[in-house]
Amino acid sequence: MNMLTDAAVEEKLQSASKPGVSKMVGKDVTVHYGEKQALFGVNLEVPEKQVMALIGPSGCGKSTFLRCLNRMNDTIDICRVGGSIMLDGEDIYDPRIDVVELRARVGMVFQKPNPFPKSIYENIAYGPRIHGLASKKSEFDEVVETSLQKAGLFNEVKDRLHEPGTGLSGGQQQRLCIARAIAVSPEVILMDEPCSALDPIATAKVEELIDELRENYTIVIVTHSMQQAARVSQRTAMFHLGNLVEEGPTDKMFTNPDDKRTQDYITGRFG
Ligand SMILES: Nc1ncnc2c1ncn2[C@@H]1O[C@H](COP(=O)(O)OP(=O)(O)OP(=O)(O)O)[C@@H](O)[C@H]1O
Repeated sequence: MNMLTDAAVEEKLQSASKPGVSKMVGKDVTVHYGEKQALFGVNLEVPEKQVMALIGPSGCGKSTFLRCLNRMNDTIDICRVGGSIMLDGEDIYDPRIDVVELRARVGMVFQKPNPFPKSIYENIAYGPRIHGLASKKSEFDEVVETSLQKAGLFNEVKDRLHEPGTGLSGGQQQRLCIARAIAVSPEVILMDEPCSALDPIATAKVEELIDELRENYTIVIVTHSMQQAARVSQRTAMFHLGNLVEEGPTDKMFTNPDDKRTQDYITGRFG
């Protein structure tokens, strides 16, 4: 029997569609790769402890924007970023910012699972070690176990922690990469098409995990799958040709978007 009253249902719907507190704010973000401009003055707020999906046709700048959020674009020589991006009100492009520390606060999971060629245990312990978050064996054991548990992987790997991470299935490797990101206690997790190399069952597990993680983390996910965006996100941002077309509650974006380009994209008319 459904125990929710009409008022409770209304409250749930309202809270799901509220932007909430902004964890990250991009203002007038521009990106150039050499002479080529990839983003044109993007203004976008990432709500805290929700999942935001970035959608749009290939080459529209989704990954570029995602990589701005933890300065991953710094690793590309020809890339120049303009405008500002704030994390809890602090400009992450301020020269005084320690980029290694920033990338611990804003972790990233890539399209292709990329575990280190080390044991499952070492894949998780590595980050806490370089960030000085654990020193005794018991502390490492604990962070390895809790991170794997949060990533829904512990039971599957608890008897083989000292075997190579690369020996796991693709879906398990991706959850290992999520556990590795979680191990350094990030506040934000960026995911660039995290399921594109996974089969439907592994995809369903990662999507379930994303839904659980939003209780504690802010998540931004780039996806080409409209179904995935609709399943996992509360807010969706639509990009086209380097511009942010619109942003809003996922339900609204998929049923009644304001912009025709969003309508055309979600109905498969282009992209
Ligand atoms: N390292 C790079 N060097 C030069 N140009 C780049 C680089 N990365 C991206 N671009 C260009 O910037 C634009 C935006 O690319 P981006 O990868 O952000 O798009 P996307 O929406 O994530 O695409 P896709 O869905 O295909 O992954 C594209 O025109 C792309 O060719």
